[in-house]
Amino acid sequence: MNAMQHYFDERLASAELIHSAETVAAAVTRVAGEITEKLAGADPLLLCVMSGGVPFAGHLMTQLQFPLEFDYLHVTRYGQKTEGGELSWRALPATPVAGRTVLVLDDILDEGTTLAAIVARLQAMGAQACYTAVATEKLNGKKKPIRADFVALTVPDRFVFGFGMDVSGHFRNLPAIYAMKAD
Ligand SMILES: O=P(O)(O)OC[C@H]1O[C@H](OP(=O)(O)OP(=O)(O)O)[C@H](O)[C@@H]1O
Ligand SMILES: Nc1nc2[nH]cnc2c(=O)[nH]1
Repeated sequence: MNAMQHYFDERLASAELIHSAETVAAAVTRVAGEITEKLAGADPLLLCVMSGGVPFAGHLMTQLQFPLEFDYLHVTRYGQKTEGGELSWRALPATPVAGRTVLVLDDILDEGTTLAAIVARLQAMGAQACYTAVATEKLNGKKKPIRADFVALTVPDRFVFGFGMDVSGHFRNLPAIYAMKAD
């Protein structure tokens, strides 16, 4: 076993399972139903927030059986850290959003800074309606600048990872959601 595999296994072994892969998959399916009820017929533009939004967007969009378009945007404020900093915009959607119904897809709504800034930016770019869906919302008791329209699962006020969420760039590929025990 190489050093990276060892580090990965140790970290996972000492982590606490918050939501199993089955629970995550069922919650995504439930949210897909809610989104279908609201947005089927609106020909929405789905916007995946890179990089954490990828697993949620991928699993979700295959369960949306109505016309839609897909693109991405990239903004980050945590980098390799466990506490958020300044927002750094890396990419705006290449598909025009003016006049469109958009649905922003991200892995976690924590303090809400990122999602609020994204919605403000898309509205400034002329989006007609801007909906948000997150795989998780952190129950941190904080006053948040935004509420998501669709929330698959809640997570406790700890640093969580898996299903898009990283620890120093790793673990995004896990199908379940964990919290670090050292918290
Ligand atoms: O609600 P907030 O406190 O603003 O935090 C949520 C944001 O933090 C994470 O992004 P991150 O900056 O870690 O970038 P990443 O998606 O590349 O991991 C996550 O993907 C959300 O976009
Ligand atoms: N990986 C990860 N990214 C986050 N971004 C905001 N909160 C979190 C969190 O708890 N875990």
